[in-house]
Amino acid sequence: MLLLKFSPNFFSVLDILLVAVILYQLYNLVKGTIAVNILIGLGVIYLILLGLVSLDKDNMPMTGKILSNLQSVGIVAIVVVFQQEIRRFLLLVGKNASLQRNREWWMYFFGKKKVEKNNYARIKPIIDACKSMKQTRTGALIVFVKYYDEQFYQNSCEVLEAKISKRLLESIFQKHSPLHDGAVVIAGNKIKSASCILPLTDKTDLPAQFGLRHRAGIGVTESNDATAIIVSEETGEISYAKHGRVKINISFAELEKLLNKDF
Ligand SMILES: Nc1ncnc2c1ncn2[C@@H]1O[C@H](COP(=O)(O)OP(=O)(O)OP(=O)(O)O)[C@@H](O)[C@H]1O
Repeated sequence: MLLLKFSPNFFSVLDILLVAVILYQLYNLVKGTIAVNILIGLGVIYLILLGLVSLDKDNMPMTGKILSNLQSVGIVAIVVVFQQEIRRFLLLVGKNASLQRNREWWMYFFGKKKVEKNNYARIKPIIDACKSMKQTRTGALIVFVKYYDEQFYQNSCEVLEAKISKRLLESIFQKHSPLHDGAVVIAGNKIKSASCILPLTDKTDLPAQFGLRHRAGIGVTESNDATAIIVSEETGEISYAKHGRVKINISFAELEKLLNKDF
């Protein structure tokens, strides 16, 4: 019946497309996380209550009351339970609408040549340090942020504000260094801080060998506009995390490409 009445026009198609994009992005955000189970749980409870109430509206006043109360506090509860996912979603929207991104579009449309970022000098010490730490099986976690949120990082970190150098990175992550536990955070041309405790991802579909270092590396890219290099102490493998996804065992050529793009 509903389909018969439906007469598509530009706005209805746009409406459907927007809903599809939003649902797809939400699905991407919660995919593989514990949030999926919470969502399913909420959905099941809601459907059961809805079913009971619609079966016998008059004789089940208590269930009806629970359902109406659930609806009124539902939004607040959802915001509290899914605050990490909402934060990630807003970050994603903000990032896509950011000035930098728009500037690139303007440059593209107006035919200005995009100046090729030559980051190599900046990236080289980091890649060299990773090469050396891979060889010596030194565990490391290096996080790159576009915006250094002092409150977020400084609570748990040791502030450094130091020039990026291979030897400094190696010294920080050396097993006997007092700063080796935790992550190094880099923003712009500076190593901002070391020994940072980061939020862990709650993803349930990660490889079994991933422990806290990998979980922290992925976690920080979920809740912040950040990317992370993880050097495994066990295997020496280099992994790269971005938007809560991780590429495992990447080559140094690939690492250079990724850093050149993201850093
Ligand atoms: N919340 C955290 N934030 C930043 N670093 C952390 C955090 N939790 C643990 N780490 C780091 O991870 C190290 C422990 O790594 P663990 O062996 O559990 O990780 P892993 O993912 O298995 O990596 P590896 O392959 O290097 O063993 C700690 O010594 C510490 O340096």
